Amino acid sequence: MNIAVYGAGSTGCYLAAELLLAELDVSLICRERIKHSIINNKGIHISDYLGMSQSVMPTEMITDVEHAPHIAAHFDVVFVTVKCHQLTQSYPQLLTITHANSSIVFMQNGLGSFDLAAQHLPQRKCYQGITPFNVLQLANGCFHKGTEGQFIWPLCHHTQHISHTMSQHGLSCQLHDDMAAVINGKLLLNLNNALNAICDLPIQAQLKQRPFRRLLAQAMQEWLNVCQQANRPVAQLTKVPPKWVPVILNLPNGLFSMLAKSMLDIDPKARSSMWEDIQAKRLTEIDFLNGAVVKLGQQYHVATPINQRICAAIKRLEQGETLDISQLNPNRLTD
Ligand SMILES: NC(=O)C1=CN([C@@H]2O[C@H](COP(=O)(O)OP(=O)(O)OC[C@H]3O[C@@H](n4cnc5c(N)ncnc54)[C@H](OP(=O)(O)O)[C@@H]3O)[C@@H](O)[C@H]2O)C=CC1
Ligand SMILES: CC(C)(CO)C(=O)C(=O)O
Repeated sequence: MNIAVYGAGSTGCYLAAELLLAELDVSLICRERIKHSIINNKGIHISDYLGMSQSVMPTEMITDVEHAPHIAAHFDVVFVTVKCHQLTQSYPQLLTITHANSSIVFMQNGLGSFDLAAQHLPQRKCYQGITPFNVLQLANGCFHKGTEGQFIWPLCHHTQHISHTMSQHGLSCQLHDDMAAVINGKLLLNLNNALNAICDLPIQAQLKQRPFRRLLAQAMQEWLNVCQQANRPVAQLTKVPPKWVPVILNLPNGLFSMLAKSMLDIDPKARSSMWEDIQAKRLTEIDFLNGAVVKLGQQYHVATPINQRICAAIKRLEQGETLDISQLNPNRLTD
């Protein structure tokens, strides 16, 4: 089985490395800088919050699909790991490098980008997958997994084969047949991406502060309200059911830290991918995350004022403006 990771950056390189460790055949379609960094450092180096550390070399690294005729119709499975707003440019290349029986698995956070991609690629089997953990790209070809979790993929014959091969090598992933619920559950957690970027703290330090937890709880509650109204199932991706997550976030510091320890294993330095985007002065995925909550809220007549404020705050940060966090929710930032 020929596998490609299209748009290998933080999550894509980590994913490729896990598949390569399972001795699968994995090529990267990536930028020159990624290829050089991997070659110069003799492989992709992955590590995690538990102290794991491994190195692997991809089968091939392609930086110019148009000038690589040998990969036309070559890949049986392609994991697409570009950002949501980078997908539109990828459709022609995804079509070129796959064949009629290929599976294309889109690994973007949030809502909206997958539906568009599937509409543009009616000739291919398109699926949605998720990366439930954080990956930070460090220097020297190193990629660090900062939070717990395993890749979640839709159940199909390709992913079953991958899952089986991974398990033979002591690695694991999760396969689901209801990815829609998983995506909704992941969005619940991703509502922290923007707040984490706004407060400019590691996730662990951010969650120690009750005002930030309360904001997050409100943003999450709005999404749960939208899901209820829209009849969208929300899968449980944490140790407690989705409806309990905002309740726990609202608890006073002492009680919260007791419960949080057992809820999520997290590296003290982990931050959200949106924090990385803001730091790197890149466009963020806000429209697909909190923005998607606002859009669906409007469609189903559910109020989403906190998510609206969060979107506005991120748009200002994208413009390079500074923020006064208390403007987000002045009434609740006092304790
Ligand atoms: N980082 C994380 O911890 C997590 C991220 N996610 C989600 O996963 C998705 C991917 O995120 P992430 O891995 O962080 O993104 P990255 O920006 O790290 O990786 C995407 C890579 O694809 C490159 N790229 C874009 N277009 C092309 C193209 N046409 N051909 C080749 N390379 C291309 C980008 O280069 P360039 O920058 O030059 O455009 C970049 O190197 C997002 O939707 C994100 O929300 C989910 C969970 C965790
Ligand atoms: C895993 C998580 C939620 C970490 O914030 C993430 O998806 C991201 O950073 O984009």
